[in-house]
Amino acid sequence: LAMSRGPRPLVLCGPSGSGKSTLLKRLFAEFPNTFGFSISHTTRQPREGEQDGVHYYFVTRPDMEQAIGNDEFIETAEFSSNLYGTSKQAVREIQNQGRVCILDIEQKGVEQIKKTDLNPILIFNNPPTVAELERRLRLRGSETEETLRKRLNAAEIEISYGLTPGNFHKVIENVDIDVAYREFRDFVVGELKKQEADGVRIIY
Ligand SMILES: Nc1ncnc2c1ncn2[C@@H]1O[C@H](COP(=O)(O)OP(=O)(O)OP(=O)(O)O)[C@@H](O)[C@H]1O
Repeated sequence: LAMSRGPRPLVLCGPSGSGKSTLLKRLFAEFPNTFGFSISHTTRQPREGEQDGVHYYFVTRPDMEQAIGNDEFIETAEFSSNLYGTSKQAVREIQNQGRVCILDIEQKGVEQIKKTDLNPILIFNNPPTVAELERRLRLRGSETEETLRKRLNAAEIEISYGLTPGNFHKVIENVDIDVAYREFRDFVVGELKKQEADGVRIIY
């Protein structure tokens, strides 16, 4: 039931360099209370100062594998022999606070979350061209030639998935950042208003 569930999670998907973090940074600046990130699980050891249930849920590999087997995760990934993942329960924790859980996930995660009962709002952030993505990523200075190639190759597939009708509720044409933010923000606010009209309480 929507009333007992809290606000719908918000999925923002788009190729690396399309400007997802930039849009989210602006959204958090404008609405510091309304949105939240779920806490991820990991099998890696906590670093100095990291607290369980704050920075991550720190779990053992057997426990995490069992939970994955029980279909408790939306997405998982392995980096340097540690498992990481976003659980459905972690998303529900944010909803229970009356906040909109933001999920910055890739195509595989989008396909997975669609199979759950989380009922997310799905937004695709579409860059003008792959050449422009390349320009942005080079300017950002975050990539080696190899990671740049990987990201640009993946982008072609991600864009065709993103633009396939029915896959997303909204496509943001991310050309000019100010125009893109306005479109993104207005769509999100409109969706939140609809839910509030249905009795969902959202924190501002
Ligand atoms: N509309 C835009 N026009 C020009 N540059 C942009 C635009 N949006 C973002 N940028 C710049 O492009 C770079 C990539 O943006 P950003 O880091 O937000 O992308 P991202 O989708 O979050 O990427 P990743 O998935 O790799 O984290 C940044 O340097 C950012 O300042």
